[in-house]
Amino acid sequence: MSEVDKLFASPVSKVDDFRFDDAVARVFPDMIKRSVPGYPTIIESIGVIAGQYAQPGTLIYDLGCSLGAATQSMRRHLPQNGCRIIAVDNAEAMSERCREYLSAQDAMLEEAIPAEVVTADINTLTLQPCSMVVLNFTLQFIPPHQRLALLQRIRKALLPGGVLVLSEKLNFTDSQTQNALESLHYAFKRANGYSELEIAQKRTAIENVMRPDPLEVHQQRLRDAGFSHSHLWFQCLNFCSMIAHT
Ligand SMILES: C[S@@+](CC[C@H](N)C(=O)[O-])C[C@H]1O[C@@H](n2cnc3c(N)ncnc32)[C@H](O)[C@@H]1O
Ligand SMILES: O=C(O)C(=O)C[C@]1(C(=O)O)C=C[C@@H](O)C=C1
Repeated sequence: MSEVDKLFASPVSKVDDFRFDDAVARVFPDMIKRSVPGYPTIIESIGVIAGQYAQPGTLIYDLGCSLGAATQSMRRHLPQNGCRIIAVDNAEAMSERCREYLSAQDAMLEEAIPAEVVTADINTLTLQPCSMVVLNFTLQFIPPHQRLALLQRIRKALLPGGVLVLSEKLNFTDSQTQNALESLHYAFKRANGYSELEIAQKRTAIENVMRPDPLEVHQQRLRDAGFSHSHLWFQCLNFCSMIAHT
């Protein structure tokens, strides 16, 4: 169903800001796998984490679900235990395709837990009580001044024992670390077949819309939002994933 990402392969006089539109939705599985080191491991592990932390009979949110890769992983790993997933994305190009992917999965899994796709802005959506929330490379696209309020609303919706899985690209305050990991990330993209032009144009496209934070900023913000404890469970180059506990 997914095409090869050639979106930045031809030179353009002015690179537009990155948007989750139809062109991106069409190539997204290929794009994210070739751009985010460790993405397949993170996706598979989110299913394992759900197996450990999703409480029977409760709701799970996948916020900024794109095509629902994390939702699909949780459905592969969770038994029929009364859990239900709500996958949310405000980009219609994504949420529409996500519904198609999940219907295809319905046909393949005999006893998949129910999953519903909602087209909505996660900054304004009312969150119901839930035992697990996934923000897999979504918070970095939320304007920085709205991030704490979103995490506070997630924290309030989580039941006792609930967890947030937060995956993000990282910035580093130490310039040596920043330069070393950024340059390895570009080497990762090159190894996955992206040209220097594609890497440069994508970099320009995302610089105004995707603003990564340092790990310490995430950890402090999670504390400020009321999470009692958070820890890294995965890092590959400048990409990581954390679990935050209620
Ligand atoms: C990098 S993608 C997430 C990848 C996806 N979670 C996965 O695991 O494959 C970021 C997604 O967040 C969505 N997004 C960004 N801001 C949003 C908002 N305010 N409300 C809902 N979705 C949002 C985008 O439309 C995009 O699909
Ligand atoms: O940092 C980059 O260069 C990326 O391409 C990363 C990233 C992401 O982390 O979401 C950016 C946009 C696309 O959604 C896929 C990957």
